[in-house]
Amino acid sequence: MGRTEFAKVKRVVIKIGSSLLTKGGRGLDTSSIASWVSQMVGLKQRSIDVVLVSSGSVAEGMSRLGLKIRPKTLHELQAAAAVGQMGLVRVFDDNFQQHGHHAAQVLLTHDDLTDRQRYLNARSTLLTLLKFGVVPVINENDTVATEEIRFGDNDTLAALVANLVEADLLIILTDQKGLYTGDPGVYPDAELITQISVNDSRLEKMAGESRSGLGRGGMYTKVKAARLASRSGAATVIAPGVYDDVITQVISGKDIGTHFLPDIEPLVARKRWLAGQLQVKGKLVLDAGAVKVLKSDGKSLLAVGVKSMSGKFERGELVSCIDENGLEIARGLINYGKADAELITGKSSAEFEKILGYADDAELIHRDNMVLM
Ligand SMILES: Nc1ncnc2c1ncn2[C@@H]1O[C@H](COP(=O)(O)OP(=O)(O)O)[C@@H](O)[C@H]1O
Ligand SMILES: N[C@@H](CCC(=O)OP(=O)(O)O)C(=O)O
Repeated sequence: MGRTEFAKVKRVVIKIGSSLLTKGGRGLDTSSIASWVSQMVGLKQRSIDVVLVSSGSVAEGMSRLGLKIRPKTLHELQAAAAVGQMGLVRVFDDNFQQHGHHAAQVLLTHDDLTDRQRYLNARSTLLTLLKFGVVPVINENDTVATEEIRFGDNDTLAALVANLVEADLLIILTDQKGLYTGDPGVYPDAELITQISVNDSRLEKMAGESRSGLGRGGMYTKVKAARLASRSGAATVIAPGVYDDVITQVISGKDIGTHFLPDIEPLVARKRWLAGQLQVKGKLVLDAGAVKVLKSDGKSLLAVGVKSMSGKFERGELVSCIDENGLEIARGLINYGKADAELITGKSSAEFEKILGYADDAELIHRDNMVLM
């Protein structure tokens, strides 16, 4: 989707980062929030569905509690988030109410999107809110998320939400003009990229981490988010949140920020859910032949093409398939638990019964349960 096509956007996910929302950590920037909300209301008046992913609970909690630096321990972070989230929802609710619109607080954990049933539930609820004309205001449920199951950064969460609701466009508002060829705070000569394909291999080198002490991901997670969003066909724009009418300008196709072209075939719904999973339980190293049939022929993975494996996984859990150089080729739900999978590694399906005493599935990972990375 080129910028000129943004006029046709029907559903947009807008993510606002912590440093923007909290004026670099000095409390909520109420005048900017009022402006963003009125722009979002403008989109709704044009029948565009709007989902907001708002960070800032920890930063606002820090400001309310008088904490000068971001807490290090998980419990302190969680406590700060609980305090700050109150302020966040209040200010968004007040602003939407002033325009006669409703907002709804939705707090998600990674588990909610990993479990297929809960994923489908979250999707139905969000779609119902949109049907009611409500703007969901989403954040990670920081107070209950443990370290292992955190999204950690809201860029990833926003991309998964864009997948979940099948948005056409993800707008990530941040404290920079967009993605530069390098972190402009470190490389003053870095140049702003206005348009780039999510598949461009230079992206890894350009995008650095956050240095603000308020936000989490920096540009690295924003680029990853653009890639993830593209899996459901969404374009992404990383745009400067401080610009006047930034949201309205992006939607009207103005050349601001960095526009990521999706450039890949959108995945079907189930595969999108698979691609969005963040926790893999094991790794399978494939031989060159298996890599080829997976990549070019879209076939299922057979045990005969697996050289070795690591991790701990049960039947039905998510594993990553890598080539002999460690490059991830695919992810999928494996048909055998680790103990049995190891026994049949490198063997043909005809031998499974003799080795295991049973033979469930001929494939180690069926192609319907696998997504290429
Ligand atoms: N290539 C880059 N272009 C622009 N900013 C970059 C780049 N690499 C790293 N950054 C850093 O990413 C920061 C934005 O990310 P972050 O602090 O997580 O913001 P947010 O709170 O909006 O998510 C910038 O302020 C900058 O320091
Ligand atoms: N859930 C956390 C998100 C932190 C986060 O991702 O921040 P950012 O990098 O500014 O989007 C919060 O609200 O503080």
